[in-house]
Amino acid sequence: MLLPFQRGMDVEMGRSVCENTLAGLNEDDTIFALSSGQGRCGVAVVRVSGPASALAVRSLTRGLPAARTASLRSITHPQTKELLDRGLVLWFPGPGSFTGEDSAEFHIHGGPAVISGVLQALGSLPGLRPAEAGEFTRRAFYAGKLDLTEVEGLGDLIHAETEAQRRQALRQMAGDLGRIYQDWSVRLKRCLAHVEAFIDFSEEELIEDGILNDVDAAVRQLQMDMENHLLDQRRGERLRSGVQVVIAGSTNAGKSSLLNMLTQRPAAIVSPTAGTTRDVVEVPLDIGGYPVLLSDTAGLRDTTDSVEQEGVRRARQRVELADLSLVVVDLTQLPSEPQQVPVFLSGHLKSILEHSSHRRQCILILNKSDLITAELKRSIQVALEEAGDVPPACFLSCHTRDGLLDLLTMLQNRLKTLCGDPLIGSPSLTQTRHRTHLQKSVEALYQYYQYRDVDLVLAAEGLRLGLTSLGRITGRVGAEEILDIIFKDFCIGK
Ligand SMILES: Nc1nc2c(ncn2[C@@H]2O[C@H](COP(=O)(O)OP(=O)(O)OP(=O)(O)O)[C@@H](O)[C@H]2O)c(=O)[nH]1
Ligand SMILES: [K+]
Ligand SMILES: [Mg+2]
Repeated sequence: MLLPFQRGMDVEMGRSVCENTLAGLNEDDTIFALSSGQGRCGVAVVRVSGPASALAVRSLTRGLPAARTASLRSITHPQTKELLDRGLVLWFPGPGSFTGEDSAEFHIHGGPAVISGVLQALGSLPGLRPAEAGEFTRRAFYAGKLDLTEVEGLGDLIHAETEAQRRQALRQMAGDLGRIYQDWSVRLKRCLAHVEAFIDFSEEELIEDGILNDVDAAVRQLQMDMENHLLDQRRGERLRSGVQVVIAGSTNAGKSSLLNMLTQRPAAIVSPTAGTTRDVVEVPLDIGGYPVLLSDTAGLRDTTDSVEQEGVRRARQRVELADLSLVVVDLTQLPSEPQQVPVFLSGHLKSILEHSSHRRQCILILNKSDLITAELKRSIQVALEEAGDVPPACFLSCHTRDGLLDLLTMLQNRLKTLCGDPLIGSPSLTQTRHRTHLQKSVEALYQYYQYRDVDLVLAAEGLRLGLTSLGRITGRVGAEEILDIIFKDFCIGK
């Protein structure tokens, strides 16, 4: 695991180097950092990037190895000449490197003393300083090696915790998402050029009248493509940040028992006392490759206990915000006549999901199936199938685990719908940032229609604004303000 930036680290690197770092980021500096994880490990990778990289390799290993070839070398301290380690050294001359600059890597033994010895040796060289978090990637961005969506993809890949997240991040890092926005920019630029040409030359009749009709059609098509892309029900964003799944229901239905069964540990207190859970208990889970934030909530009931009231308020709030609700019902509390069960459940669900905007996104869990006869279970099942308007339901026993596999399959299918398959179809936007700029761009294009017949200069301005918003997504426009936000999530050495 890669750890976030720790201030204490640069104390080890020598005082002059520290002062250099605090003075601000100097683009001309040569930077170095431990790029592999912290802590004892077999092999550690120290990366160097910047104009003094060749000097660094020569000073520590006496000689530059062949480009992009791993060479086994003795690594010595440039001043004391003490042998620090023997390891692989790689030399990546710019511009064909990750950062676009001259760079190098030292693959050394992962002991803390070896690592700090090599870092100190590098810090003792003129023009070298420890890298800030994300600084290698920042340089790659400045060198035009990655656009912002690719940088974000790389950041997401480092933080990916499930398979589906990894797939989505890899795709974004490879530029799939950036290419869509780039393609739209090119199309929009063409429209703008045509409108400007029309403004400049139409009076001299050097340009055909039909050209504006072509622009109309192109802008309309662009707007449609953008709006479709926005209408993705937040699939990509959800996959990136985790699907919010809430367990809700009446007291003692077995909500906390369900949480514990799914997380395979006693995360929440289970007891026969109604109203046991008050706080929201949240556990991150990987279900079939999809990231889930599962929360157990207080049982919903009218109560005079002010602490429990607060618990109920928080539970309702969670239900409102959730992408998916697992509504747990105690089978022994259902009407004894199976025919009445569907109507009872419909009313029950309405009272639980009353404010939820995702009313369709619900799975009904009929719990404590171990307490009813197989015959009654069958009758309830038939009644539910006949009723039709009750959401998908599944019988479960948290005591015998009967029905768990069915529930997991149901859950997995639902998650697939909510997140989409990151490898199929066109890539989804993954951040609110993308959504905001895209919406602005779509709105700006309406300005084109608004002024098209009144004032072409203002209409062209709409296209220009749309183009600017698009450019902000990939970082071709106004990257500065967003860079710090993106790179704060990066780690040292990346
Ligand atoms: N027989 C049986 N008992 C169950 C089952 N699931 C839960 N229980 C019992 O039901 C009681 C309540 O379970 P909890 O998991 O605490 O229920 P809850 O919905 O979290 O309750 P509150 O937090 O109070 O709202 C406990 O005594 C559990 O052991 C089940 O599948 N079968
Ligand atoms: K309970
Ligand atoms: Mg509970």
